[in-house]
Amino acid sequence: MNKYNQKSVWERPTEPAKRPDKPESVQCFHLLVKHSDVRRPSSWREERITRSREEALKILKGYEKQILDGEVKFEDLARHYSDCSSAKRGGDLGSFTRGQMQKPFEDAAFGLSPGEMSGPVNTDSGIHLILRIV
Ligand SMILES: O=C(N[C@H](Cc1nc2ccccc2[nH]1)C(=O)O)c1cc2ccccc2s1
Repeated sequence: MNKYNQKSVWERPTEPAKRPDKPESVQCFHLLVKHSDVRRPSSWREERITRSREEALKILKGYEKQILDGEVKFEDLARHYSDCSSAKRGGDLGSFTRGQMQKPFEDAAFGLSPGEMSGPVNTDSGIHLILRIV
């Protein structure tokens, strides 16, 4: 059993398992749904955002299901519905290192493998879905 990825093999490995690299930077897309309790309850989509936190979570879970069901591409939903100005780039935040984004977002992003999408992640900006690319 490889203790880093929990994959087990029948044959005895020829060399010890390697600890996975801790990436210096990651490249992510994200889709943000803001709510009335956030730092800046306004976005390119809506002058004054009044939805509740619960309503925001319900909306975001709807997007998550559509993406996981393969009904729609992450970037297409982000472009139309994300309350972040990165919506113009399909939610592409580019590459960032630790220390640049709000901690809950950073921890979720660096905890993803390339190609993996997070579940709902709460920050002071609202609730996010994060897709790690690199
Ligand atoms: O902080 C931003 N936008 C905020 C919303 C927001 N808050 C975030 C918190 C963590 C990660 C992304 C986030 N986006 C806004 O528009 O109110 C950013 C926009 C962009 C656009 C392009 C690249 C990076 C960024 S970071």
